[in-house]
Amino acid sequence: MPSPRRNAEGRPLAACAPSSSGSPAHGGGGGRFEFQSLLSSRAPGTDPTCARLRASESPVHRRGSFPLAGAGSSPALPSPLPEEDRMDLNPSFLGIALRSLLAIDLWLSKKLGVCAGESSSWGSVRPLMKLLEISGHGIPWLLGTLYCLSRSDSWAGREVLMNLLFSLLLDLLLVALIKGLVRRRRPAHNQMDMFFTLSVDKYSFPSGHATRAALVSRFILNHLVLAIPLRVLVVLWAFILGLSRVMLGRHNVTDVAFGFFLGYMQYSIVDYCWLSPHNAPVLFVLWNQP
Ligand SMILES: CC(C)=CCC/C(C)=C/CC/C(C)=C/COP(=O)(O)O
Repeated sequence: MPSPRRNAEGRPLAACAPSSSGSPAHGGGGGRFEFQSLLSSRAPGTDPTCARLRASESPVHRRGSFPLAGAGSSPALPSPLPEEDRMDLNPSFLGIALRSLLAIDLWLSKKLGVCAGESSSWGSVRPLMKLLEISGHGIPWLLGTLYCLSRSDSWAGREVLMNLLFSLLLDLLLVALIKGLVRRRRPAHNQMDMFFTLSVDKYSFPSGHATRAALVSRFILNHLVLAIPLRVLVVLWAFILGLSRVMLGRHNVTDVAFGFFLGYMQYSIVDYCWLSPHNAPVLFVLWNQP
């Protein structure tokens, strides 16, 4: 029986790589010669076959952070890992907290996605949820505001509506910007059958419906004189609209939660930059042109 081929130290080569298995991973029969020429060019005292395999597997080595183990010297002690790898191996408390939050988010969103399809457990409520979806869509809100502006015959009314229009446009812009930057995919169980979307709407973070719901409801509560039951209804609409996004499977819970926060903050921006005939006379004069 032929004895196995050995390296410079006399250890059988088969311990790391079969010399004649023809495995594609090792280059097959043709690759063997290349492999052997590598062996013969190595310094004695190393097992270059193993060293080379280990080196190519090691993420540290892939970045070229330390020289080939044992190249021409005594067996190398493990070098300290570079800073970024140490951070990978020992994620910070914040990292662990974020990963846990993400896991809970995905799990909860999947659980709550009870109207994601017709065959889902609450599939029969899906048409109602889709009606709610339209009630928070950008197009009806933009068209409705423009229509009311065209019909408004008081300066005060026009001022409020002009600012509502500005809010809606600011919201569309900010949501599109964040969606484009974050690029979080919609949940896998979502059916992409939404009414009139923009290209960034294939992304889910943040929920545009949730931002609009929070922004518009805060706007209405601050600028319309409404009876208490109607005020409660406005808040309920915003909350149920946000919930329906998760139930329809359109969003994860964090998309909606951040959407509410963003919408709330957007109103603060609008309030701060409130447009009036004093600070933006051009807008108001232009609108009044026949
Ligand atoms: C003037 C202009 C660019 C109007 C576009 C209005 C429009 C298509 C808004 C998109 C509304 C939408 C489908 C948002 C997505 O909401 P998510 O809650 O699914 O993020």
